[in-house]
Amino acid sequence: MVPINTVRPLISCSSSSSGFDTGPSAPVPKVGFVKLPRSNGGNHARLSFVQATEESTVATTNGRVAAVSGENAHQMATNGKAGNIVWHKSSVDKVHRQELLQQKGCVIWITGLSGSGKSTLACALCHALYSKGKLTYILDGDNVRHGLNRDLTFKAEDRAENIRRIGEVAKLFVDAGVICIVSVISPYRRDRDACRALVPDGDFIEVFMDVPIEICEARDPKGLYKLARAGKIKGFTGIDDPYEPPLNCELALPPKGNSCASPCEMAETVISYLEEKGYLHA
Ligand SMILES: Nc1ncnc2c1ncn2[C@@H]1O[C@H](COP(=O)(O)OS(=O)(=O)O)[C@@H](OP(=O)(O)O)[C@H]1O
Ligand SMILES: Nc1ncnc2c1ncn2[C@@H]1O[C@H](COP(=O)(O)OP(=O)(O)O)[C@@H](O)[C@H]1O
Repeated sequence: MVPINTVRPLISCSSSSSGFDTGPSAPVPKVGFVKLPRSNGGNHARLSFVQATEESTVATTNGRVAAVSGENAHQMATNGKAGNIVWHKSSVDKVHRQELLQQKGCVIWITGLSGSGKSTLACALCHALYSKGKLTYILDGDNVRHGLNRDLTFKAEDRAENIRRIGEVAKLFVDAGVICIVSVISPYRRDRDACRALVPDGDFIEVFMDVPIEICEARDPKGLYKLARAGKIKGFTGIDDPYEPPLNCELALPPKGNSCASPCEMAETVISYLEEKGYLHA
């Protein structure tokens, strides 16, 4: 048993069935890392360096899935236009990363109108989880549209592509063992459901900011509702573009009377859910 932070595994990943590389001059037994019991009181995950029992799975696709099983089957099945793509498997996988982080990867998908408090909740949640030693990453609509999605408008098909890309990135974070907090309007149910389908059951936690448009419009921190009402922005969600509220979300956060719970209280509600479902432990 070796602590991962002091002995680095000499691994080169392989897409073939040849197992793992143990370094330049080593004899090349098939070796890998298995079972990661928690170290006593420490933060370091521990790896057991053993003979590999499982080899990489190979499949050619040509648009079809061939002889793949388990999680990889899911990943191969989402392969797009390119054919002959082989899933490249690493000996350090999601289970190892989760053990390292002492948490489980998941997506907290915060949906709601502009001004409903998505970004505020995302930040409060990120902060509260950070205080508990949990690793999160926020994918905020406004921010992602500055880079990855800078080519997209607010037409329905561009919103769908925006959400699809964000869903794919979130899926990578889940595989990394990270708690990925997504704060995007994501107005279409179908697009949100498609993102839900990308990750294992239970790992997509949809949080609905159930705030009436009157409250959002009264807040209007960016002045966008005012511009939309004046006809200076066309296709603004909730004004002249649709928003489809979730039908079966994990959490809905409505206002109590005329006021909303504080961002910290909302964050605690989400954290209680994560705790109850076991996401804050490996
Ligand atoms: N036409 C239109 N409709 C809605 N929102 C608009 C529009 N134009 C610009 N904005 C600003 O873009 C932010 C929403 O981006 P998203 O990527 O979350 O939108 S979407 O999920 O693709 O619908 C949104 O940010 P939030 O206010 O944080 O929701 C707005 O500031
Ligand atoms: N729980 C809350 N109670 C009161 N005001 C809030 C709350 N959450 C957010 N706000 C305020 O509402 C405005 C919009 O919040 P924001 O997080 O930017 O919404 P969104 O990301 O959905 O557009 C901001 O001015 C913010 O300070």
